[in-house]
Amino acid sequence: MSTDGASSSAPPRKKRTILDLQALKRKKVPITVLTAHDYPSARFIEAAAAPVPGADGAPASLPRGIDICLVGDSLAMVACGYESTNQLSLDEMLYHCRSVARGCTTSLLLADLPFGTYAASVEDGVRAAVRLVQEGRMDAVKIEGGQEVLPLVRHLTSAGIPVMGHVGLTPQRQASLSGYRVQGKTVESATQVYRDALALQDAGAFGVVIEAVPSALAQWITDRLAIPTIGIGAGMHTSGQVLVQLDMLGVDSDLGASGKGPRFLRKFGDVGPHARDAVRAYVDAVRGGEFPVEGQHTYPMSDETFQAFCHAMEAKQ
Ligand SMILES: Nc1nc(=O)c2c([nH]1)NC[C@@H]1CN(c3ccc(C(=O)N[C@@H](CCC(=O)O)C(=O)O)cc3)CN21
Ligand SMILES: CC(C)C(=O)C(=O)O
Ligand SMILES: [Mg+2]
Repeated sequence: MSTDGASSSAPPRKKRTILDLQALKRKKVPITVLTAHDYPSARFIEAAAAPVPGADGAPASLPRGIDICLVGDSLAMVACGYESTNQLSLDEMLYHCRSVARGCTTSLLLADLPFGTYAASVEDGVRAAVRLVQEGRMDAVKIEGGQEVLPLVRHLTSAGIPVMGHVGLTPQRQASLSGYRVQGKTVESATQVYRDALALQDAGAFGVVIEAVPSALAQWITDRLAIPTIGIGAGMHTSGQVLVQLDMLGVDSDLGASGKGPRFLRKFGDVGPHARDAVRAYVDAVRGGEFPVEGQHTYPMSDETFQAFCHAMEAKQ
């Protein structure tokens, strides 16, 4: 088995750069962002960068697959079962980052700075970001917030750590925002979202996630920013889109009893029901004596060797 994350014959694929993202925005080619939280989910992303046999796929001039692989702090909820993203520690985040980095080599690797790692001081934020790069093997970090995170964004960008902003619905502030609520619905709130995005650009951010705002606002902001905007629940006129991988696979990990999730979610797969069916089928097969099957799932031993083994055991008794 190859361990380099690609099949042994294929040449290594070129890693996506910030320059590539800027070119995509300029050409109005939507930027694709998807989360990963472990090795298999990273490998699913890496697989999307491979040419599709038999299909001509994307034009050769365009990079294939997922442009940015986000190790989002939503993994706290979807992969760890925490109540909110705010319970995730930096050490836990680092563990997930390292697993993702082993599986995904073509996409730009981006990680959320976890809640509480940058609130007390700029120094704390810089230290946390450096750990995500050095120990977590990330290329860039994402930071939720506006005005209040600008000093940190300036520090990191001048230190050579690329920063993606995150405005609109910022889940780390869900308590202050009284829940996961759409932002930018009033003149004041819309103005705030725009000012935050613009200020992040001025502070050096290479892009900004805009979450759960009316699409007209997201488009208005996208048209006025030079850097790419990545929307989630922000309509089709942002420079790109992001979803949580387990959501779009249809795993329903933290979506509650209804399993429906936020309005902006589209399920591109039905993995949850398939996985649950498979577990039940396994139970039935074991209980019903249908698994494992002799000769198919078993290792052979010659009769001669087995007889010799039995004699050896008898001799010892
Ligand atoms: N599985 C998962 N997917 C996510 O996208 C996600 C998480 N978890 N956890 C962290 C945050 C929380 N997010 C959320 C969670 C809920 C809504 C939601 O229910 N929104 C309502 C709008 C409520 C309103 O303002 O009226 C909706 O109906 O879409 C939105 C974003 C996005 N992030
Ligand atoms: C949904 C994206 C933008 C995110 O921040 C996360 O997955 O944590
Ligand atoms: Mg996040």
